[in-house]
Amino acid sequence: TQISLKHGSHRSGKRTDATMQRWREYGLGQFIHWGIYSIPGGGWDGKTYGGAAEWIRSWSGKDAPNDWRKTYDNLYKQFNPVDFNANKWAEQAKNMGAKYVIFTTKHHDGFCMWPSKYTEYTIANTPYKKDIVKEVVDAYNKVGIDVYLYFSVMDWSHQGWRYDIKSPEDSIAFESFKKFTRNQLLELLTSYPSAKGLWFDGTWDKSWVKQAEFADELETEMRTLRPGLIIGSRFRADDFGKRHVDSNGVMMGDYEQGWERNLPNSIEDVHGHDWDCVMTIPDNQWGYNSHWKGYVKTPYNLIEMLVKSVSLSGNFVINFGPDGKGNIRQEETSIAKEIGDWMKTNNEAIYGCSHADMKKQDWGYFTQKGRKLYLTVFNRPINNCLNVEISEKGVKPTKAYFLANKLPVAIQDAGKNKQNNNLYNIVIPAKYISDKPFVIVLELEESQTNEKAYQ
Ligand SMILES: C[C@@H]1N[C@@H](c2cn(-c3ccccc3)nn2)[C@H](O)[C@@H]1O
Repeated sequence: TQISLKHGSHRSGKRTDATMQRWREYGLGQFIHWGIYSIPGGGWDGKTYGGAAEWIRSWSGKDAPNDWRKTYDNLYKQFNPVDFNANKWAEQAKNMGAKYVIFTTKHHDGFCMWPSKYTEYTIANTPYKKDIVKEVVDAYNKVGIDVYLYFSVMDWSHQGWRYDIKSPEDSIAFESFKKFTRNQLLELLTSYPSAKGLWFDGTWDKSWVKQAEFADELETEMRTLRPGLIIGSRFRADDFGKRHVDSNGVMMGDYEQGWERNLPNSIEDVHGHDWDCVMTIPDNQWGYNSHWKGYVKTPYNLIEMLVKSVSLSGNFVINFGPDGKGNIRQEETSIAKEIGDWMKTNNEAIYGCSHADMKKQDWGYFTQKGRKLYLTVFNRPINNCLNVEISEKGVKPTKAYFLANKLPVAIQDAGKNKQNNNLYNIVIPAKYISDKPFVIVLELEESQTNEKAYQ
């Protein structure tokens, strides 16, 4: 039975408008975490902070430098990224094949990368002075990449921020915080009208979770101000504090935002929702960290996650963390280049593609667009046969070829299995050598024969 909700989800099922369809077809995105946390880059005075670099303001205890909080809160006075060139970033993202970018306008520390009228803690009061959000929006739009604005509701710099509302004082303080938050969001939408959506973060604390009505009305106000605006499942909680999906299990917002540094494993995990996965290159660093500890993902780790995401009807967003001077680090630059080279050859298997109702095979992933199946091979079988099992009656493959050079590939009929599904081997020529994942296109036709005739 349905629970009656005033502030639950206001729509079930996928959005069907053209703006959301464009979002659905992106495939690959870029996240950029850039702020004054990029200046310390994960350490200070020769000491290193153990957490995520963009959380370094919360560094405390004996490991933290003396007066760390005061030092951090004054860092903006030295923020002068002389090497910053938004056009260079946009060019690199274009070459990587990103179709959208999510940019941190304000992270949890509350520092605003745009000259907000509602606080002094902004880029306007740094030696740099200029509106970085505008520079990024203009540069990325100029190369045809859509811009989404990351905004952290949690704001450690604001006097009115509370983790929970436990007293009348908390309520009064939080009311001022809510007004401030609404003002900043309307300011962002008004100042950067080409932004296609907002990527909310910092919305898990009880204080915000208790604001079901306020957040619901604010979301409606933003959508009215900017028709088509895309807002994910993280922005608000329902009447009973449920987040991402409401108390009736219906997703809040336009797409699932829960896939942070994590991927669904099957189409069932996706629950028919639009979704994107946001992924760090090192284990768990979003802002610039001068020394990445632990494993750093290779371009092909990331390409496999990208293809897996699209094979499960999602988008994959790779995070970049420029340093305090505005440089994108060498490791990220070479990853962007390698991914871009792969995308130049294989992006037809990504853009506008989605899940194919095919049995998952060990050799890699299916993506589909219309009657074309794209088989991206990560694990080439020793026998060079890509198993394909088609359960959809009356459908058969008629053509197979390498996406890269259109050279034909043989299709062997491998009979039927016990489930009466049709089996095929797509045979990779033994002489074909590739040290990189490759794509085979399989064209499907409704077969003339009527399957029923054989039953
Ligand atoms: C998109 C990413 N979300 C931010 C984050 C993640 N978390 C977090 C907090 C507690 C548990 C797990 C994750 N807190 N903030 C990260 O700082 C980055 O901005």
